[in-house]
Amino acid sequence: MSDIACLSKGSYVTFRNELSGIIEDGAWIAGALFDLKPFVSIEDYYTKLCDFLSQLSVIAQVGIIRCYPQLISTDKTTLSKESTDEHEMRFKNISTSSTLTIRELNSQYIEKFQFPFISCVKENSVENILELMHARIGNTYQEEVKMNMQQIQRIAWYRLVDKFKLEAKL
Ligand SMILES: NC(=O)N[C@H]1NC(=O)NC1=O
Repeated sequence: MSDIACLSKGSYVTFRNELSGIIEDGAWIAGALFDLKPFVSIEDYYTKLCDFLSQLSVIAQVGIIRCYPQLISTDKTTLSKESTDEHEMRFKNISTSSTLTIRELNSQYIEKFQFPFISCVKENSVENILELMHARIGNTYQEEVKMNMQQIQRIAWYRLVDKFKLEAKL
């Protein structure tokens, strides 16, 4: 496994392919970040990725948010390799009643915002996720774009850590 500093010295295609899963459907994001080389560490890549994401227009951010699968979706075809692992880790022992409540809250949330509710499942228990869903559904559109983008950044951090086998510190 190459580290980020090595990837940074290699070809565009390898770089984009290796980092395309850090953000869902994120090959274009990795491709854009290639121009911000060199990356000396994962923290360096993460900081530049977060800056890049926060500078995007709201419409582009919403486009990214819509690439994420719903939590405990009945449609498994929407799950990438990364999100499949995350879902399995968090939801393998979930009760039927929590599953049904999360699915019902997902529907209400999507109806209101027209994009999925996102929470970094590596940082949130099922109980937390339920609380967050109840609370966040009352937020405004702008607040939820912001919340989802923050969660996407957290998810990206854990994906980088998993990929490059670091300890999660940030
Ligand atoms: N909807 C949503 O939060 N999806 C995700 N969360 C996470 O940690 N991985 C995902 O794919």
